[in-house]
Amino acid sequence: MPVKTFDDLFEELRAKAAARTPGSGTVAALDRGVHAIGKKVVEEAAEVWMAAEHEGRERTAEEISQLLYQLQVMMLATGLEPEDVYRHL
Ligand SMILES: N=c1c2ncn([C@@H]3O[C@H](COP(=O)(O)OP(=O)(O)OP(=O)(O)O)[C@@H](O)[C@H]3O)c2ncn1[C@@H]1O[C@H](COP(=O)(O)O)[C@@H](O)[C@H]1O
Repeated sequence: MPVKTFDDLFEELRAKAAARTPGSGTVAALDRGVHAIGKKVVEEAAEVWMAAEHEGRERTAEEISQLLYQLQVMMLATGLEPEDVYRHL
């Protein structure tokens, strides 16, 4: 199975948000709004930190993937495209 990249995931989430796909956690998160999404971003960031200190490489990779997901939800909630972010890298 090919790996999903950051851009692949963003396109998947954008499409689900536009279609308001039933059962999508992303649609539900967007409906909860920026405040709730922000809390998830902070929670996942803390889990990355804890995993990196105490839980090893694989758990750290998993937590980083969840943080990237939450950041993408925040991008969708605020109308940001990947290019808007990349131009600051
Ligand atoms: N990569 C992710 C992803 N990473 C994290 N999460 C969500 O982020 C939450 C946080 O993970 P935790 O393990 O901390 O969750 P938890 O504390 O057990 O659960 P919560 O009570 O916090 O929800 C999870 O509940 C997931 O809902 C993700 N949800 C979806 N995706 C991908 O996004 C795509 C679209 O998903 P849907 O919109 O749900 O169809 C799919 O390809 C998914 O693989």
